[in-house]
Amino acid sequence: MTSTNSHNFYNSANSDISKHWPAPAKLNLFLHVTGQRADGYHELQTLFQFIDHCDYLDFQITDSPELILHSTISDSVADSDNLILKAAKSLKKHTQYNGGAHIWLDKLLPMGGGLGGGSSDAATTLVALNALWKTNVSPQKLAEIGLVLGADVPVFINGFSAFAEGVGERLISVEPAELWYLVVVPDVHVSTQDIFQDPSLPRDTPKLEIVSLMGQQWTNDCQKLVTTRHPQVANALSWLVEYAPSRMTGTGACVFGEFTHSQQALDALAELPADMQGFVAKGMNKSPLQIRLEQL
Ligand SMILES: C[C@](O)(CO)[C@H](O)COP(=O)(O)OP(=O)(O)OC[C@H]1O[C@@H](n2ccc(N)nc2=O)[C@H](O)[C@@H]1O
Ligand SMILES: Nc1ncnc2c1ncn2[C@@H]1O[C@H](COP(=O)(O)OP(=O)(O)OP(=O)(O)O)[C@@H](O)[C@H]1O
Repeated sequence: MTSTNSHNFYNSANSDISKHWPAPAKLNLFLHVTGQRADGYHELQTLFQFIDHCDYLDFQITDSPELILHSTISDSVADSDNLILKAAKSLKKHTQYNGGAHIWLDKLLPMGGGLGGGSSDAATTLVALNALWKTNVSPQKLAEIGLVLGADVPVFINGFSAFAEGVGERLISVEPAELWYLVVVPDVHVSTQDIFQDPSLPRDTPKLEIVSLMGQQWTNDCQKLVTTRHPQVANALSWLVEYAPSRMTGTGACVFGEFTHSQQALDALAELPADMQGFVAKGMNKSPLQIRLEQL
């Protein structure tokens, strides 16, 4: 899947309100682990930016109460675990809505890649069904409902690049440069839970003020551990740093290199070894989902 992102957000606008809702990926431009809460969850300081590489969801609302998912990932993710159905159920329960929906997922984002695809699918489901069902739940409440499903759901609902604290739910909008990224997708699934459970993960990065964080060199506290555990991630990073400043997103496996111009990123993509996969994407401080919502 070496791709130049042809199936992207810009060239696939759709005027039908129920169709083609984007669920974009995110990058963690930096990720610091600053502590651990009593419930085991880790306190983070992180900078989220969206990219124009997305899953897409279609919805058909129904008078009958069933929620039915048509998905290309049904073989690997059971319906009972799928965050899309969990999100739809949570919204239905919260609003006591009587009807249901058929939902189609076009899964383009790699899973377990640190791109937040599952959380983004959940966020898009909450936002889209709230609009289609006319249930009128506030974005703040949608983020609360979403946080139970995944730590990254609130930023996808918020829709703007953000500096985040807590487990990712305390958000301050920021506007980092909208660079071009070459994202390399190593052929390995990294479990977020396994990384956060590893005793050798550093958990004591000092908390800093946002101004210092935005001005310093950006790093990811999970990168050393993940590259040690997964040679595929180490290899991808060793290759990418020859072309651009590069690091890992989230708990991996994906790594990204930063480029000022799209052509530089595309030139590097053209050199990608045959055993690696990757795509070029643009940083977006307003998410494709937010743009879609504003077009309604
Ligand atoms: C690392 C990030 O990708 C940064 O954006 C996210 O915080 C991870 O978010 P996520 O994939 O939505 O993670 P969740 O599904 O909420 O959590 C998966 C597992 O990772 C651990 N976990 C997750 C987030 C966090 N701040 N501390 C944790 O310790 C928990 O054991 C949890 O059971
Ligand atoms: N709609 C969904 N899309 C992808 N994964 C899902 C979905 N629903 C549930 N999951 C489960 O969530 C796991 C993590 O998927 P995801 O792609 O969000 O990981 P990730 O990109 O590493 O996330 P993060 O960056 O938030 O850690 C998958 O392995 C899968 O079991």
